[in-house]
Parts: sequence; C-alpha cells; structure tokens
Amino acid sequence: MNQSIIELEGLTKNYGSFTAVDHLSLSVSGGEIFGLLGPNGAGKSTTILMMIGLTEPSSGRVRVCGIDSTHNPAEVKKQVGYLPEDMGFYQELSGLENLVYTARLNGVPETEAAAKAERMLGKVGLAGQGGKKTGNYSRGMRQRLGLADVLIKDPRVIILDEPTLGLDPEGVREFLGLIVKLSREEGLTVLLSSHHLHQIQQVCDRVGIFVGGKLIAEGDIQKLSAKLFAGEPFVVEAGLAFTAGNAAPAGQEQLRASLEQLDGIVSVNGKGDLLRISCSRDITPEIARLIVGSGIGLTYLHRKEYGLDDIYHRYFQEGREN
Ligand SMILES: Nc1ncnc2c1ncn2[C@@H]1O[C@H](COP(=O)(O)OP(=O)(O)OP(=O)(O)O)[C@@H](O)[C@H]1O
Repeated sequence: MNQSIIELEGLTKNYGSFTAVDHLSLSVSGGEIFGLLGPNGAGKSTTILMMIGLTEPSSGRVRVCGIDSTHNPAEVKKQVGYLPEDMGFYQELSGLENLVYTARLNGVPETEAAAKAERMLGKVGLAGQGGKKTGNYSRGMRQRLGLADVLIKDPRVIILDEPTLGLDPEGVREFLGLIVKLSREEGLTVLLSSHHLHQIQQVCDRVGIFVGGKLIAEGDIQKLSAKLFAGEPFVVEAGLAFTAGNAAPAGQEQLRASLEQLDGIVSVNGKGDLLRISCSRDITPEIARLIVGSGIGLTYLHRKEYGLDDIYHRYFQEGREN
C-alpha cells in the first residue's frame, strides 16, 4: 500500500431537501481493495458517480489520482475504469468488436486496438470467446467482458458497482478471484460497492459501512470487530459426546455446574450435545481441560469470531437508531 489514490473530504450530495450523501470523508490507498458496503439507498452509487465526475457534489471535495473529479472529469475518466451495475454492450457485435470499439474511443491506436482487445480477453478468462456476439453471452461472460472493457484503457483505479449481481456462486468466486489477482499483480486500486457481506469479507483489505448517506465505520474487519465487540463475552461452543457412564441430561447438568465454577465464566447454555459458553476472557484451554476431565467426549471446541455480518448488523442497527 502507498499513497492515497482516492480522497473524499466532506463530500455531500443533496437532491432537493434530501441528503443522499452526507459529509463523507474517506481515503483509499494505492493497490488497496476497498469495499463500500451498505443497504439499498445508502448512497453508494451516488458517491461513485461523484468520484468519476458524473454527478456534481453539493459540497465537499473528491480527488482521484490527485485530480479533482468535479472540475476535471475528463482527466479522471482516463485514470479510472468504471463498471456500472448493468454494463451495456452492442449485442450484435462480438465481444472482441465491442472491446476494439472501446479501445478506439479511448485513443488506443488503430494498429494496436485488436491485439490489445485480445490480450484483455485473455486476462479476464475469455480467450477464444471473443468471436461470439455479446447478445449470446451468459451473465458471467458479460461481467468478464465488462472488466476487460474497463481494463483496456490501463486504468490505475477500477470502480465496480455491485459486480457480482446475478452471477451463480461459482461465477461469483471466479470473478472475485480475478479482481484480487488483477489488483495484486498490477497494483490496481479497486473500489467495490456491494451489499453482499461475505463477498466483501472475502476480498477487501478494508471496508466502509454506509447507512443513510453517512459512513459510520471504516477499517479492516479485525479492527472493526475488536472495536465494536470490545468488552463483550468471548463465546465458546463445545460439541459433546455422551457415553453410557455419562449420559445426557444428567451428565450435561453436572458438566454445566462444574463449568460455572470456573473463574471467568459468564453463562453456560446447553442444548442436546452442544454447549454455548460465554466468558469474560478467553479461557478456552481451561474449558477443554474440564470437559475432557469429566469423562464426557469432546468432539469440537470453537471460539466464535465476529465476522462482517455481525459488524454490519451492529453498526446498521446503531446507524438506524441515530
Ligand atoms: N437523481 C436522483 N434524484 C433524487 N434522488 C436520488 C437520485 N439518485 C439517487 N437518489 C436517492 O439517493 C439515495 C441514495 O441512492 P444511491 O443509488 O446512491 O444508493 P445505493 O447505496 O447505491 O443503493 P443501491 O444499493 O440500491 O444501488 C436513494 O434514496 C435514492 O433514491
């Protein structure tokens, strides 16, 4: 990671009396994959449109690659590849022809356009498919072609608005893998807007959580989690295997009572062969020792990690309450 490539300062967009984006300040570093995360209507697309100079902010400032997007949108456009939610192609033209057309529009010399388009097809995993009409492409192929289309002008930044919409799980996995590969190999800065928590969690170095036009949290998932869930009990789940000598429910009752004596235990809840143990600090080793010593079989022990969905729902609730 290096210097800041996308810089937003107090960025605001009003539509009449409605504020779609509210004093947004954010910085994304070169080579970073940043996830803009938020529910429908949070202001993600409006923010993106301001970044690429397609919508003027009501106030605040946006710079991409050091260029002011509001005052110099044409220059920003040269540096930024934007893949909108639904990319349109000329259906009657082949994938290759569509790319050649974009290459020409972006000033790639005529003699190089076709070869460059072929190279881009290879890069996005569409080698050999360029001759087909795009009207006959699957959704996954169209998204890959869309990526090739934004890459053809050698951008420093790519902005992808809900890029995995409508892809099947395998298509999502492949597409996200491709984005990570491109970013890592070519130092591309990627801004990815989505409301799919798990996808963002898989690929983004950092995330920004948007609610009602406001950025209510940003950072990497571990830091967000540590900040948000500090002071909350550690939750440990234990899988039990009862034996004839230690049959449920008596065996479980006894085990529960012993666990409650441990220093640091907040609560113990059990159901069937599962125990859910909340503790004020991490006492996983003591819990393991006690269960094994009780003669009841321990099939697994798992400490709950707070993921992006926990973080998001917590922030989302707080955002709505404010
Ligand atoms: N041109 C416009 N005129 C008036 N209101 C608008 C306009 N464009 C967007 N909005 C409103 O601004 C808010 C933010 O919209 P935006 O499309 O930026 O959200 P989003 O986070 O991208 O949502 P989604 O995930 O549904 O695409 C919404 O309430 C939307 O209705």
